[in-house]
Amino acid sequence: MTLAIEWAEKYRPQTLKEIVGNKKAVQYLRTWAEKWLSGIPDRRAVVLHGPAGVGKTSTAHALARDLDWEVIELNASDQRTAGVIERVAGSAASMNTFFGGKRLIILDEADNIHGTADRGGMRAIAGIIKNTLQPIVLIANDIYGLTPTIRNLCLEIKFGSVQSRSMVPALKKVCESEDILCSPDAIQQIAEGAGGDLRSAINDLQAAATGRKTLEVEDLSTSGRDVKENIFKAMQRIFKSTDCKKALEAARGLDESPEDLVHWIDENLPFQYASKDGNLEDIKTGFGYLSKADLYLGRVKKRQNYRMWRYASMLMVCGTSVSKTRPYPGFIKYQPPSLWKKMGQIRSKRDLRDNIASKVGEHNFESMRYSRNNLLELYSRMLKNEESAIEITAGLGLELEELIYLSGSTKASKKLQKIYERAQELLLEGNEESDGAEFFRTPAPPGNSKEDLSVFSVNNSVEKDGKHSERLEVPNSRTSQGGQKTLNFGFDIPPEISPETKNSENNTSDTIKPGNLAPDILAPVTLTPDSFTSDTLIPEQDQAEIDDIGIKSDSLTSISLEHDSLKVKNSSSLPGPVEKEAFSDSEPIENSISPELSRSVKSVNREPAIKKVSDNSEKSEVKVSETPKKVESKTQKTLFDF
Ligand SMILES: Nc1ncnc2c1ncn2[C@@H]1O[C@H](COP(=O)(O)OP(=O)(O)OP(=O)(O)O)[C@@H](O)[C@H]1O
Repeated sequence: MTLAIEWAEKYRPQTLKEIVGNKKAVQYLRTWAEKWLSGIPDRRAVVLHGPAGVGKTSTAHALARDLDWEVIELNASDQRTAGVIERVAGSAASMNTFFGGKRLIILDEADNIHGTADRGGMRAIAGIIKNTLQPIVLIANDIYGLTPTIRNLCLEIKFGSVQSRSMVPALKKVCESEDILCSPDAIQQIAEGAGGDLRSAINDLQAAATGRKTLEVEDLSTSGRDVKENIFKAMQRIFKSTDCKKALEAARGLDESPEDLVHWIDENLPFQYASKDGNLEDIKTGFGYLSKADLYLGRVKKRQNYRMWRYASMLMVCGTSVSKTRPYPGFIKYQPPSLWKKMGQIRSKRDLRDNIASKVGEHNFESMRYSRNNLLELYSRMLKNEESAIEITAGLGLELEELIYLSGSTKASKKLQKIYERAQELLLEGNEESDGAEFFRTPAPPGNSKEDLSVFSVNNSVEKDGKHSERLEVPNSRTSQGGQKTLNFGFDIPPEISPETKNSENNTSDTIKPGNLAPDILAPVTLTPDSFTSDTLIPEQDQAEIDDIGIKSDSLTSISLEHDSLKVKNSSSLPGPVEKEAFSDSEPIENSISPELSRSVKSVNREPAIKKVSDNSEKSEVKVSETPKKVESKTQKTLFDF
């Protein structure tokens, strides 16, 4: 295994020219980098995002080599708390190099800085990007793993899977360098089997070629990796065929867990089985099986008993396959689960909300949680007054999208844009006044936090131009003792907490008040167990679990009773043991088939989710809009393991 890593490292591209595929993405990156040679570009950082093993990290390093830049890299193995990021990347970003050249700061696996401990990490990155004097490249598999603020600050460059025809010459080169005679078919097979991941292809080649001087297709059958099924092909097999065995094989070859697959089937079943005469029977039957599969999935999660996956898989795959009473010809464009997109959006909103809460919390010496539960609404109300809104936006350093969110608006109205622009001007003035001193984030000495609140002046009713106004004045708030920046919104800050606030303090709910906050999309679903009648497929040890679920044990074989094309008749064709460890990292996700599942029968938004500005051949693009995205972390090992 050590050896397998070596070839991928040994043949890591050294220059941008050597990068295979993703030519457009590489070009965008180069253009951005060249802007640094003549000043500071609008976007001081880029984020390279896309699947694993397609050359994102290699491209960043090759760029630095091509331009003769120094490299400072922080990768996932480094501890990446706010302090470390500020110390390492922050100082590298704020200083010029000795000989005046540039220094490329690479933050690998930037989407993996998450959790409470690292929440400050994301903020630190955003702060560094805003002020950096050096180019920064973030690398991420999941662009949604970054906070909206960071995404706004970065130029997004998407890397797509490397096409197999582009991989072939690269693999041939490796063979030549290693003096291995590899047949074209074998190379082709390796390239196709890698699923767009060039690193995997090189690893596969090395695994197959170890101890050989020649390599043929036959040599790959034992040493090569399992050829991964494409989800779209698998969906076709599941929906179009009536042969359960084939459908199961297709599902097995997928790099998707049953938990993901059930969402794919759920999303597409109503479209695939839609009939012109309005007959919904097949759809109903299909969803019946999905709901039973979902019970097993729920049990897996609850008990961590991954053996149950095999039953869930059989129910969802075979059940869907046999629930059609007639063929459904014609092309259907299978869509990724819309639930993932919704969850992605909700997560972005939560991140946005938490970012704002952190900023508010910082100014009030309160925790993010406290400020989220108790202060956001107050700030949201204060935004109603235009003058205070400007002060708040500047004082907290709110981004436009944060201002929109906090004001409860859904879009950037002219008024909000004006507020934001004036806040930026205020900030600039503040920076000039303080002679370059940092306007925000000046740490207050411990102990004086609460006292500082007393500098808020009470000026609730100011007569301005004969007009009553709630304009607030901030006399010397920025230079208050200890460097703490305070906001003066013209409100009295009573020394004691108001009864309202007290109440809300007790409120443990995470719900926040300002307007359009994230809806709760996952509601529990109650499923009624059906009757099943045989237990031929179920090993004894699973019997208790199944009984416990409330489904009679023969649920699985009921499929075969309904349709004679089900060829899985005995336990030998059942999945083998599943490696539980492979799933231990998975992010908690609601297992139950949500109300969306049944609702999706009625309607699903079929709008194309991605606007591409891109080279189709290599799927690279500069990202402009949202992509449906599942929320699960990339660390989830998603085996459809049998
Ligand atoms: N486009 C490519 N061109 C040339 N080599 C590549 C390419 N993609 C991957 N490789 C090979 O795979 C190895 C790993 O690539 P790299 O680390 O750049 O991928 P990555 O996209 O950053 O993956 P991850 O997201 O897992 O970090 C490289 O050392 C190189 O040998």
